[in-house]
Amino acid sequence: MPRTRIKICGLTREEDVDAAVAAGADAIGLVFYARSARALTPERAAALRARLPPFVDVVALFVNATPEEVSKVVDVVQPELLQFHGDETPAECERHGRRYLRALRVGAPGMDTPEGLLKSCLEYSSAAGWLFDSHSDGYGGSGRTFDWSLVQSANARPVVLSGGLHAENVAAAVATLRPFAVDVSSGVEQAPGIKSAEKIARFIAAVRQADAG
Ligand SMILES: O=C(O)c1ccccc1NCC(=O)[C@H](O)[C@H](O)COP(=O)(O)O
Repeated sequence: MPRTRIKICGLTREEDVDAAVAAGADAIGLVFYARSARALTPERAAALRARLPPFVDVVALFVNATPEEVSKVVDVVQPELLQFHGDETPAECERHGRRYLRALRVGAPGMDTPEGLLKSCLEYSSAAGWLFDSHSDGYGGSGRTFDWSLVQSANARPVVLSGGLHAENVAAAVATLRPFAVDVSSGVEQAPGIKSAEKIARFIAAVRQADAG
């Protein structure tokens, strides 16, 4: 059984990037053009990216950004993966010619049943993976979980489980869904955009223990 990949999202500080790498994260998520305390400028994000060793990816996350805004981040930050977390259509996700994660906000209108969720998933069959997150007014970073059983029927693409995860519930999430990856933001923070090295380490240790279980 391959180990569960781990993305630590919403980083804004050098020390938090270093803590995520030291704890064994596979990817860091950097937020752009969202109403969030975690949002960065492309130039600030490039400085954070410069600290990464090989084999730790940058996921650039957007909420309804313009094509020009996405292109600037692609040019300046050079992320390995894009993540579209707003209302972007398949064509808007595909137009940049880059691999992308499609965030699917479970509980949003039409995405509150397994059938509705699967229908939405299949519209984004070009995605490198589907990131299932909790629906919220702010689009993401809510710190809230959703009913994980809704995702069972949608494992056609690599599943990234997200939304309200933390060190105390991630083992149950891994055991329930065996996702390709897990993603966390609020659950490893001491304040919005300010991560806790101790919470990051405990989260990653809990995933590793679940993988071994
Ligand atoms: O992180 C944000 O502030 C954010 C704002 C707007 C859209 C998406 C956002 N984050 C996307 C992520 O991938 C988060 O890691 C995901 O929503 C889970 O967040 P959390 O429930 O806080 O772990």
